[in-house]
Amino acid sequence: MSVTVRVPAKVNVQLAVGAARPDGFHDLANVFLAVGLYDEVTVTEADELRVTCTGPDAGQVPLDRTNLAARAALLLAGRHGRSPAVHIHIAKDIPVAGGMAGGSADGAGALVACDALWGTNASREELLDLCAELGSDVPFSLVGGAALGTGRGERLRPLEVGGTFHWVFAMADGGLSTPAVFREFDRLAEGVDIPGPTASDDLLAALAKGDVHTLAGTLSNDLQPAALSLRPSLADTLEAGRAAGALAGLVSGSGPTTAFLVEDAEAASAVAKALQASGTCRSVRTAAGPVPGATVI
Ligand SMILES: C[C@](O)(CO)[C@H](O)COP(=O)(O)OP(=O)(O)OC[C@H]1O[C@@H](n2ccc(N)nc2=O)[C@H](O)[C@@H]1O
Ligand SMILES: Nc1ncnc2c1ncn2[C@@H]1O[C@H](COP(=O)(O)OP(=O)(O)OP(=O)(O)O)[C@@H](O)[C@H]1O
Repeated sequence: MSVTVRVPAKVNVQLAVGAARPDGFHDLANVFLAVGLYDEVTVTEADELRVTCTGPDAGQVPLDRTNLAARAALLLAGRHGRSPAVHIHIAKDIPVAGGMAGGSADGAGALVACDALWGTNASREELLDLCAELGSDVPFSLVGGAALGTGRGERLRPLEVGGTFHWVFAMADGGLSTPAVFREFDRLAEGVDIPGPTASDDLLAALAKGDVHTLAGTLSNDLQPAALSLRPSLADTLEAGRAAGALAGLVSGSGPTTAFLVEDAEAASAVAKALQASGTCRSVRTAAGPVPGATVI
């Protein structure tokens, strides 16, 4: 028997970052939007735990027990005193190390898939707790839609969204390590008084109304200066997207993927084409959100 779960990527429409906490994490006001780029995680009973992966970036995905999907299976099995012997196959379409929570998606997907395969019947609350243990972005991959994440991003409040937002994503060569980007944020913030992170009321109202123009004016990412500092060429991609007619552009999460908000699906195709032709990125994808979180298919 097999179970397949489809899990979306995310874009951070606002990422407000506070000062480093004693545990090394940062308090966030993290406004997540799930977008229609998906990984599919399939779990099948097997003699031992193993992971396989296919897709354009598959070569960059670890297949050992550090894979977030394997960690999810081990965590759930450990909690329920059962064997984690399962074959996890990841059909990966979310860019790896791109700031779009691809690994987190696989963690949430494996958790939901193993729960269904094993009949462990974990409550939603237990699944959310296990997700938070796996990583700050993982609970959002489970719930999808749009949500405000506080704490280190794992405490979620669902947000109302009054429409569909269209995006173009420009993938860069190579990834950026999330801890390295937070470290660069700390370095740039040295001697600066960092206020507690808060979500923008204007941005939340724009999401609720489905007002793309107001949303474009309120997008923000406090990690963007750090990502640009580590990867200055991202400024060229941002400029190319704006010149191509995007309403706004920003670094997605910890980068190096850049995300461009556009008026509609037609504008998305035009901006994608111009970005691809600009030579400032490796590849380009379009996607819209919000979409549901981890779903058994
Ligand atoms: C940049 C974002 O993707 C925005 O959604 C997330 O904040 C990162 O979430 P994630 O990849 O699930 O991160 P985790 O696996 O929890 O943490 C990886 C590392 O990122 C840094 N980290 C992460 C989240 C957070 N609130 N503060 C941090 O400083 C820490 O160095 C941590 O060791
Ligand atoms: N299932 C997985 N898929 C991709 N990467 C994984 C996975 N499990 C572990 N990793 C490791 O995590 C690193 C970050 O990959 P991931 O694609 O999750 O980054 P990201 O999209 O930048 O994450 P986030 O947006 O949550 O910060 C990879 O370089 C890889 O070593």
